[in-house]
Amino acid sequence: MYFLGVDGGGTKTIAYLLDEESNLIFKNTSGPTNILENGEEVFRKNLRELLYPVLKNINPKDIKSCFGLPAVGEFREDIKILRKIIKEELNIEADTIVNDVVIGWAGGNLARDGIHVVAGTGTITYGRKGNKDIRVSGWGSIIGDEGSAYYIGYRTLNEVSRELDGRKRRTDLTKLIFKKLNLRDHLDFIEFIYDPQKDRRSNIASVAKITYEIAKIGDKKALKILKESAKELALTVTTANKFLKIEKPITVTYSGSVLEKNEIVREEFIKLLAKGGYEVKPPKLSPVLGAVLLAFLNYENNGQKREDFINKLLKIYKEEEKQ
Ligand SMILES: Nc1ncnc2c1ncn2[C@@H]1O[C@H](COP(=O)(O)OP(=O)(O)OP(=O)(O)O)[C@@H](O)[C@H]1O
Repeated sequence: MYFLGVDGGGTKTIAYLLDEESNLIFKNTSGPTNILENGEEVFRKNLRELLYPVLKNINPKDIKSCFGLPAVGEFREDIKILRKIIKEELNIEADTIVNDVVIGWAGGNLARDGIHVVAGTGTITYGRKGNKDIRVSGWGSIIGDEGSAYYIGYRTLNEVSRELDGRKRRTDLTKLIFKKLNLRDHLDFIEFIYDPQKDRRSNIASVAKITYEIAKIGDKKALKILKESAKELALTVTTANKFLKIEKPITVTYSGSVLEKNEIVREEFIKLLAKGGYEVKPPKLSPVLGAVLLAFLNYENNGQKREDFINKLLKIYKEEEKQ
């Protein structure tokens, strides 16, 4: 038996294939697979590029798979439609199809009860206790994604716009943002925001890195935005647990640059949650290995084999972290 894990995303898609002895025998990366954002043709093409070369040599019946894909849970008949496309393009039955936050959760704490927060360009939170599960936030940049890089970038640029037209007193924030973005005046500022050549969501989210740099040198407004981002992310966790009622200590894991690379947001997030008995920990496995784990658990969910398989996955992850 082979175990296939797929981690779909808005910018790239990763696949790992393991054999029954848990040897990693294939890994590959292709373009984005958000069927809602990228469309069906792109989705089909990137799936083919990702897996066709390896799957054509394996009997489809010997594969247990888990696909963690964006947009799952966000349109009607999602699983049915995605399963049909996977079958048409790859000639395999997709055993498990879940939103990509679920494989992040599975990797986070080895598919045990707990809550996982993804905070990158966008954000979404997922938690599970036994058979009960819940998603919080992740409504997209137009009306939500509070706490994400997009939110931090938006809040920063909004503050600058208020300083520019005089609704707020000018501070160093405007000066620093102008310097970092190489802007001369308000026309350059507008051009940066509405540039038709760029993807607006990621363009605005890219400012979050600058907000972080400015906060590190002590800018109060930038610091406030980051702390509010942490508060929004913490709220998704406590909201999830109002429903799940996981007993303390409640394990919370995370992925995405806003929590991985920004210690101001991360430390505030940890501090806010510690009061409620939440233990925030880095993930034990990457999301794609979380997908492989779910593919395996769907096939074999107890006994020594499970423990051995998990230990092998932990070893693969450790080795990859070193590289
Ligand atoms: N130190 C930082 N502080 C705040 N934001 C950051 C930091 N480093 C990177 N970012 C932001 O994180 C975003 C990228 O997030 P990530 O690396 O998790 O990838 P992603 O896959 O695009 O996100 P998503 O999972 O939402 O699709 C970029 O918008 C970037 O500006």
